[in-house]
Amino acid sequence: MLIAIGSKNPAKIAAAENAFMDYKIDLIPIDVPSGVNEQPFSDEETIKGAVNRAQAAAEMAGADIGIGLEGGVHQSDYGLLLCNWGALAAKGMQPIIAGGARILLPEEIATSLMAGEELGPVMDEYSKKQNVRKNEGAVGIFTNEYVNRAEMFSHVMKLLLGQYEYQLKNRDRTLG
Ligand SMILES: O=P(O)(O)OP(=O)(O)OP(=O)(O)OC[C@H]1O[C@@H](n2cnc3c(O)ncnc32)[C@H](O)[C@@H]1O
Repeated sequence: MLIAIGSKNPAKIAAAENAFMDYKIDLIPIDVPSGVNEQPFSDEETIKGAVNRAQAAAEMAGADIGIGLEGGVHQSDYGLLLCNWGALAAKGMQPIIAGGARILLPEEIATSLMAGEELGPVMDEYSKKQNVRKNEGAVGIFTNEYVNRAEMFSHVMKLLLGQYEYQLKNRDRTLG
């Protein structure tokens, strides 16, 4: 089975590889536009980015399944939440979506984002590290690495793959 993932980010690729461990697959990482702002600012925008990436990757690679994983932030009454969404696009199915664990971002990070900066560079500056987004991620930094970005996306991938398998098995099922 040919699977295309719409990103070359190693944390995202590792999560997809991990989820499809028991499958015989060829996984092609491919850079595609997310079709949303570089820094998505709501669940809706982040979901849209994930779905766009999944569909574009499947189409460009002529794959059976396209995967899109997208990071963003979402405003809440308590402050700015880190949010991550995934989408799986397969022929003849509506896009399947799943969300990842979320945490509140510290106020100084939120302030930088509200001023128009992007989380990737802000995290590198804050942690004095390089490419946090490709490694432990903001979730890794702020949870003392109990949960890193690849692990968080692995959970999203399991939610996607599980729903995909369920829908395949129950294709002919009707209510009543
Ligand atoms: O290479 P791609 O797949 O584009 O991966 P990305 O990390 O750059 O892009 P995302 O679309 O997942 O995230 C949107 C923005 O938010 C940043 N971001 C999201 N989650 C992050 C995290 O956990 N740690 C650091 N930056 C993050 C990211 O760097 C982007 O600037």
